[in-house]
Amino acid sequence: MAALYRLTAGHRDAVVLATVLTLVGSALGLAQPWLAREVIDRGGTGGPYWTGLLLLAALFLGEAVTGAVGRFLLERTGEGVIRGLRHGLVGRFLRLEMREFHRHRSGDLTSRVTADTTLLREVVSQALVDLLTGVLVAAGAIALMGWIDPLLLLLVTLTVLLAAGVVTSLLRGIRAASVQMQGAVGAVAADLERALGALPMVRVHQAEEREAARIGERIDSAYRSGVRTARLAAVMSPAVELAVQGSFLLVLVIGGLRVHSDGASLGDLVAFLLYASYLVLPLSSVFRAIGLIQRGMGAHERIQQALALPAEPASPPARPVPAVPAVTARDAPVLALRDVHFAYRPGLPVLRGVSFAVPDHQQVALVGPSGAGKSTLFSLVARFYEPDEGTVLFGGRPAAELTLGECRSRIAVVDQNAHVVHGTLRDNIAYGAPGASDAEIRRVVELARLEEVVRRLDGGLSAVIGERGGTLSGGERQRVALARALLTGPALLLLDEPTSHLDAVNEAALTGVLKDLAAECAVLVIAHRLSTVQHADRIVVLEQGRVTATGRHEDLLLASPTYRRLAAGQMLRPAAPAEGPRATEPQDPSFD
Ligand SMILES: Nc1ncnc2c1ncn2[C@@H]1O[C@H](COP(=O)(O)OP(=O)(O)OP(=O)(O)O)[C@@H](O)[C@H]1O
Repeated sequence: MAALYRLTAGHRDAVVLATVLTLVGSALGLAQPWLAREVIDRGGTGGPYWTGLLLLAALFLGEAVTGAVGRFLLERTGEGVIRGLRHGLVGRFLRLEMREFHRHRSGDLTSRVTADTTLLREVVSQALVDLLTGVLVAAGAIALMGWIDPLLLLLVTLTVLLAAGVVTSLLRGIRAASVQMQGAVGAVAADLERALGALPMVRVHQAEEREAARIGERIDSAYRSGVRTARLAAVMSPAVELAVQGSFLLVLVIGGLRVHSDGASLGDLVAFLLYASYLVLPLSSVFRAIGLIQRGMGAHERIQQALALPAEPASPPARPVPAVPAVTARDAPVLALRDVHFAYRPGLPVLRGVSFAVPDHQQVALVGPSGAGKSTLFSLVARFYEPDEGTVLFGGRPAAELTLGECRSRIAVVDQNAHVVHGTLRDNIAYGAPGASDAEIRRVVELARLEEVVRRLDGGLSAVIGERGGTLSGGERQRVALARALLTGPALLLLDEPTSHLDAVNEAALTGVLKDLAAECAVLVIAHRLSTVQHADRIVVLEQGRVTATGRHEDLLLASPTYRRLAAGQMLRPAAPAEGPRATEPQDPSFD
């Protein structure tokens, strides 16, 4: 109940107004049997009853109108509460700390915004209405019944208490089953996303059956929890109905006997019976609402858990910043790392004291064996994570002194995934700068050697690119991501070169782009191609989280055995021959 109350924060005016309207409506409803009794008793004694009848009609109409408005207000409140929760969840998920993001499955998070809030909406808009109106009407009916006949009321109360006992004993089970069901629904969403996200892999490995069985298990688990909830709810409903019908019968029999033997008023009995019937609906709706609330609380728990997940602060708490030698802004490199240490998990260091700098408008290539920590370095520069020790400096200023926004507006990232979202080519390019002019877009299209792609696509820049960029080749997607990065005018571009072989056209395009980039910004590139390292102003060799050598290609060939090994072909590969795409290595974008 307290949770339900907290949920309505910000909507209390509407709730109060709706409650008042419901109260008025209920009062109008409760007055009807009273008036009916008057009409019957007057009619019985031959008195005038037409005014009473007209009043009865007016009460009926009044109840209908106030009831409708009150219900609408409560339903709107329900929608408003859910809208607030959804905004909160979406805002939280998009700002989740990276560690937290990797810990959760996105399908499960999605289901909290969709399935869980939908269930909770029913609770707020339906259960809240039912509970409020039910309690008020039932309380009024009970009070009036007590006034008419306390003995009969006692009998009714006893049977209702019995039903209440049964209901309470079932509530905990219903809640637990509901938490389980919502969890299973979340798992269905997560597993389905896993399978659809890698559909080409699933198909090639003929794993459709296996994936379907895996998701099927989750569906069955949701089914079992749903059936368990239904079973408990099924026990609950007849218990309530029996109690209500039983009390009705008791009133009818005992009241009827008393009309016969003690000469009690027939009007009293009719009014009492009407009140008893007024008790039936609200009481069963109160019990139903309580059951629904228990189910909704399962969803509520999952939503609250999600809302409490740690998110990135807009400006991280100030950490003690190690003294940094003063550098004038003009001399300061775009990016510098000073003795950076980092571990994803305590005790398993990934970076162990990395230091190097990327001067303005220079290209620095990062090379090293797989697992050396190159991508991790990118994540630290993008401030997805904060270093455990050491400092990242942007333009000579420690990152900890800057907000995340300030740091990120200086950089652009093109990673291996080269994310492309569903939408037009223009939307994809202008993703980081939605207000960019046509001229600016044309400039980066040229820079990223995308003119040919724009010409080829039906509709040019307005062509719709399928989900995950399905209609573009891997190399083309990489260049779309490059154009997007360049459009934001970064001081530093972080580029993770494709590890897979590009066809000759894409390979040449990438080399060309890299040459032109020097005029645009500084570049830190995770290099996988010999041509990139040959043209780099400086190469940093990273091994097991440490920088083991830095210099130019020719120097490192002499000075660094690791680099020699990398350059000898184990890690760095020569450019594709210029004569055309390789026949033996078809480029299927869906396999990247
Ligand atoms: N999110 C993560 N959580 C825990 N460990 C991680 C995470 N990401 C990477 N690692 C680990 O950190 C180490 C460095 O990984 P990283 O991806 O930075 O290497 P890399 O040099 O980029 O490798 P590659 O060239 O193969 O991409 C690896 O041992 C990896 O298993």
